[in-house]
Order: sequence, then structure tokens, then C-alpha cells
Amino acid sequence: MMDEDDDAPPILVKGDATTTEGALATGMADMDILKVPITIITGYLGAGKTTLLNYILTARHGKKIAVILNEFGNSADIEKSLTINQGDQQVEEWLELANGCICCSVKDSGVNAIELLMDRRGAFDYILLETTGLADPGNIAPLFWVDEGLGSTIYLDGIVTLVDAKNVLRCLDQPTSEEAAHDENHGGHGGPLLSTAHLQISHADVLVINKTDLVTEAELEAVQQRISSINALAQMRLTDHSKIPHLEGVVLDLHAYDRVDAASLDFASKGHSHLDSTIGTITLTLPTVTDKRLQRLDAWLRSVLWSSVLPGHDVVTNWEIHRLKGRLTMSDGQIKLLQGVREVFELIDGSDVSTNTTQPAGGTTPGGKIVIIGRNLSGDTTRGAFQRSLNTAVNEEI
Ligand SMILES: Nc1nc2c(ncn2[C@@H]2O[C@H](COP(=O)(O)OP(=O)(O)OP(=O)(O)O)[C@@H](O)[C@H]2O)c(=O)[nH]1
Repeated sequence: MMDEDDDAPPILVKGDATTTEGALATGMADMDILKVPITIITGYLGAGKTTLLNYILTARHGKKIAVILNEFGNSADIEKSLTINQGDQQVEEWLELANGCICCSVKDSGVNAIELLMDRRGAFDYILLETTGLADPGNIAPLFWVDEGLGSTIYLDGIVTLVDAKNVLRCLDQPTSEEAAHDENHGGHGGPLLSTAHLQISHADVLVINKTDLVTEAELEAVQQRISSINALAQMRLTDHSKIPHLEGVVLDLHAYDRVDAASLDFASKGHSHLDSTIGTITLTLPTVTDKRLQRLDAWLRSVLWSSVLPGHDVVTNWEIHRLKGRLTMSDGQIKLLQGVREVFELIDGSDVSTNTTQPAGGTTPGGKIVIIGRNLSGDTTRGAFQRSLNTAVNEEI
């Protein structure tokens, strides 16, 4: 069913974005248009993405959600959009679902999908973008995160990755021949192969380990350990049939890019297991940051993220950063948050949302921490080189 006012300008309803803290919301108070959150839902083929969307779309959350199915002309995805909409037409127009949510599929990349969304329908308070099972979220997330053209209307709330508890270990250990060929063309250099499953896990803010009904307790434990060895920053949820009773703060309204939870950084820094040789999480410590140190840190980040050069350590090679989060304590007591996806990064003013009030403001480290998830970082030698490079960089005299 289509509304008759399709060509009307977008009217964005007031959503939870009003409570957003940090730079992504800077200036929002003076703006007439409020930001609408977008959550990217990703996960390997058959992990339970459509099941999760159907669950969210029929749950009582009181939100009017717009769902975008990102298809790439692949017949499997057209079938999927039919599943979601329970119709028999190819969905290129909006469909209105029973609880007021709306749904469409797009053939193009995410930004075009959102532009279409804005043009066609305005009255919604949440956007869910489901990627194809083979998508690399690291290519999609930065488009929504700090894109100037979109900055005034939407913000990236988080990436939710569905993991198939039954099949994920096989996907991680035996990349397909297409993945192997792709990896070779993207700097694989004969090291452990990087599968799509690795990429989807490393970029996640929330990992939903689904299909728990199909594995034993011991198998589930092994999956959890392996997944957290790849991404120790993400929150992890165990589900069957993608059932998540309380969506708020678990899948929706995460604020994963405008807040940094000190407790999650502390947790990530405790995970030292090297179960996965391809991707892992490392934690670097930082002293209290003065203005001069902040400039030097910024230069270090540009070198590492933009030029893939670790200052002073050019022998450490072949690494690749997917996700980066940090929490800095400034010498005047202010907190700054660091967020990065691939080469895009941002230092923003902010507070944390840690619920652990018994900890000092900076968690166990008075100065601060940077947690990095990426490829070929998991060895102690590499972590040590990163820490030394950072120490030298921030302590250098200007
Ligand atoms: N046993 C079991 N089956 C599940 C569970 N979650 C989903 N399924 C089934 O697994 C199949 C795939 O689920 P989908 O939700 O379509 O998965 P998807 O990630 O959207 O799949 P693609 O579109 O192929 O990438 C469906 O038949 C679901 O009913 C679960 O927790 N347990």
C-alpha cells in the first residue's frame, strides 16, 4: 500500500536522537530537522538477518521503522525482499507494513538508498539497512557516519552482525574460493585468509550469536571465545530465531559512534587470547593528553589510518585497521572520545555511558585507552610496536 503524498517533502518525526551526546549531534538543538538513526544489519548468508528484521518489524516497539534491503541485482535478495514484504511484487516502492513500518529494496549502494528514502517518505523514526550476506560493512559504514551530505538528517547508530552459531567456525576457517581470490587482490600476501565472516564480525558493535538451538553448550562456548578473540569490543547476545525481547539499547539506539563506554574498553583490554590468527583486538594505553599531545596523537592517527605507516616501525607490515575506539582523559579533566572505521576517524568531546560507578573516570587507566580491531595485529610483537610508536609520537617535543 502506498501513501498518496509520496512527493511531499520529508517530515522527520522526533526520535530518540534528541538525547544524543557528542559531536555527531553538535548543533542539533538549533536545527529544525532531527537526526534519524540508522542501524546496519549484516551477517553471513543464512545467519538470520531476515528473521531478525521480521522480528523487529512485528515487535511492539512504538517506532515507525523504515527498512531498506540492499540488494545488488542478486536473485537471492529479491526472494528475500518478498519474504519480508509477504507480497509478490518486486519491491522498488515503499510498502507499508501492519505496524506502520515501511519497507523498500534498493539496487544501489547505501547512500543512494537513503536519498531515495528521504525523497519518498519522511515520517519515520528509525532506519534499518540490511546488507547482503556477502557485504563488507567496512565499506558501507563510513558512508553514513560522517558524510557531510547526509549529516544533517541521519546518523549511524550501530552495526549489528548476525552470526550463525552452527556454521560460523567453518566460514572463518575455510574461506570460499571467491573470498580467497578477493583477499589476494586486497593485500592478503599469503597470510591467513580473511573471510567475509571475519570482516562482518570485526566491524560489529553488537554480535548476535543466533541459531543457538542448533549447537551444544560446548560448541556455543567455542564460538563465543573465537568471536570475542576477533572483536572484543562488541556486545554479544545469544539468540535463537533472532529473538531479542528488549530491542532498545541492544540492537536499536546503541549510539555506538557518539559514545564510548569505558567499561567496554576495559573489557576489551582483558581479552588476550589469540584464537584467531587473522583478526584480533589490541589495546594501547595513553598518558593524560595535553593540547600539544592531542595534535601529535592526531598526526599519529593520520599516519596509521590514512597512510598505513606506523611511525618509527616500518618493519611491522601487512596490518589493516577495521575499527578503532578510544577514550582520552585531557589534562583539564575533560574526556574526548575517539571513533574510527577503516580510515575515517573522529575525535569528539564527550562523556561515557559506563554504568560502573566504582571505577575512576578513565576506567583502570587514568590517561586513556585506544582499542583497535584489525588484521594481523594479534601478535604481541605487533602490539608492542604499536604501543612504542604511540608512546614516542605523543611524547615527542614539538
Ligand atoms: N534452527 C534455527 N533456524 C533459524 C534460526 N534463525 C533463522 N533460522 C532459519 O534459517 C534460515 C535463514 O534465515 P534468514 O533469516 O533468512 O537468514 P539471512 O541471514 O537473512 O539469510 P540470507 O538472506 O541468505 O543471507 C531460515 O530458514 C530461518 O527460518 C535459529 O535460531 N534456529
